[in-house]
Amino acid sequence: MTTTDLAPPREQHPPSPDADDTGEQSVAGLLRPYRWSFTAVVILQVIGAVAGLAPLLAVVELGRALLASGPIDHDRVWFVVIAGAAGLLVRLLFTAASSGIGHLLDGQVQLALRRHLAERLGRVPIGWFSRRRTGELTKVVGQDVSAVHPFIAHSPGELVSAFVVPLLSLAYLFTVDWRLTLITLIPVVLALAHVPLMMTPARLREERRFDAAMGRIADSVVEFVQGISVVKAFGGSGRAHRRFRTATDDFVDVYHRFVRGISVIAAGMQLVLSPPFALLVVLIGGTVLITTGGLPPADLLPFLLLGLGLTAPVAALIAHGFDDLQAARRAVGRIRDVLEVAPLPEPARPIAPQGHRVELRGVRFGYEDDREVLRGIDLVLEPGTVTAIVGPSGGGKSTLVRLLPRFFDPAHGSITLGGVDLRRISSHDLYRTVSFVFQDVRLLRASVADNIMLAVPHAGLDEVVRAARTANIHDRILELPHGYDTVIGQEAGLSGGEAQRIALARALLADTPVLVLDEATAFADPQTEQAVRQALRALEGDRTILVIAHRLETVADADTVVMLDNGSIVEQGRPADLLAANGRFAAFWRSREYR
Ligand SMILES: Nc1ncnc2c1ncn2[C@@H]1O[C@H](COP(=O)(O)OP(=O)(O)OP(=O)(O)O)[C@@H](O)[C@H]1O
Repeated sequence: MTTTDLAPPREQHPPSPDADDTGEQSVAGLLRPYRWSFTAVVILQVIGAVAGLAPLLAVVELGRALLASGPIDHDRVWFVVIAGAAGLLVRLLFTAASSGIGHLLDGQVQLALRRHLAERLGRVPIGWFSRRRTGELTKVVGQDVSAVHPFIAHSPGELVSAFVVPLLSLAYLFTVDWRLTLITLIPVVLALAHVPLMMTPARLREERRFDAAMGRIADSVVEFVQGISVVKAFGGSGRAHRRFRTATDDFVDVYHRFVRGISVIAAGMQLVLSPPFALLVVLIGGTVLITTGGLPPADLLPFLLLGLGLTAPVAALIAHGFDDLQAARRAVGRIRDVLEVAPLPEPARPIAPQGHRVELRGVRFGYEDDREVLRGIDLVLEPGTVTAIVGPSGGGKSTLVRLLPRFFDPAHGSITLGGVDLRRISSHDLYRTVSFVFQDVRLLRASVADNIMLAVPHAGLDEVVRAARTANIHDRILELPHGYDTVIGQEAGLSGGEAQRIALARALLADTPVLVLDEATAFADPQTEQAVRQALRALEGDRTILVIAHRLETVADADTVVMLDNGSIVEQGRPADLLAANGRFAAFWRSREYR
């Protein structure tokens, strides 16, 4: 990431003095403003569901009226028909209103969740991202937020149907005949008896294994696709395929076990909730009661009509509503994990740095608790000097320079800028003072000019051109289809070295008094090398410059060389003096045969 401008990285682990952490924003807290709308959705749904019983009851009453001995009571029949039709209309209106509001609410909730995720991602330490896969975060912000859709838009309807409608039906059926009501309940009771079997620890374990196996397949596919060029070039396709095959074979085993365990229970449940079974139970019970218990035959009608209404919503809820809810619950868990990442603490009372002398005192840092990457760094970067960091790979150079723009905060020790601890400087002041150009350059899908002007949006074109010239990229920009207006990634692609020079131009235009630079080896083309040298010369004056140096010229031009090995400074001084001393740096210099 090359940014003189990106959202300020904030940190989670430093015991920051005077920190003003805004604390976590839970998912429940995010949903609170929508509780009244959600209540309205449920109430409308309940009214709609209750009204929906009217047509069924109307049919029952019609049956009774038409089957009754004697002349037909026309007024009663008309009343029943109109009441049934009115109930149907109310049901349609209220469920439509509930569904409409539910879907609007769903849109608002998803937007709020995505905004909060974006806001939180903008405040977590930049270093936090290096440990996350892009795919993982895309899934949280995209699919996981979408997975709350059934929960907001459909669950109220399904839950109301599954509980309110059967309860009201039962209440009515009890008034008709309590014995047949109990018989009608047999399928529901049998289905509920299956539920504990689905929730045993073994079943839940199988479910977790199933999820994990799915995740492994997804990972192996993503890895395979992302690394396909390397795999093809180096002929490792067999190995890469094998990982995918192993994941799918594992999945087949896990799935078999999962299905074997659940299928008997699920089939039993489906059977007892199926309409034929429910009808059979009511018919057998009804027949027995009519023949021996004195139940009037017309009273069987409500049980046949409403009895099915008891089992169908429960079956629908079990068939997919439950799964949707479970999926939504897991998705909300992942969203919560991201929302709970502690942001870098901002000082409650920021102090402005006085000047731009940088001082590191006893700085210790590790990515993992048990492994220190920096083991007590003492270093002063004086204004007006260039300090070059050199050392073997893995020595901690990148880690050290990333502490200056607060990708992370040190676990121990302190870094001061202009006499003030970085953790007491507002991110606004920090990023007006420190800019950085690292190896993993990311350019935005915007015009070349906009990319260069990110930190200084009101810069004039002449200033942009001057920065681009110093960064040795101006001529290349003019060759692009629309010059400085060319949209990167859409109208033109740039090489790694070119992208780095754009990033350099961005940092030059930002013109901050402190610049941290990683002289990339990955894109070591002559123009980029020249650009870095040119930039360092152009930046002379009062600036404080820290550069990870890979090339002879950069090291030779530096005022101070710092040799970092295994997280410690092993030598430090003027380049010529260190060479003359013939110590660690001189040996390293010779072994690397700096170009
Ligand atoms: N994001 C990270 N998470 C965990 N460990 C990391 C991370 N980044 C670096 N490390 C580890 O920290 C140590 C120092 O890495 P660093 O990149 O700072 O070294 P370096 O001197 O810049 O190396 P190079 O010259 O190869 O870039 C290495 O052991 C590396 O594996």
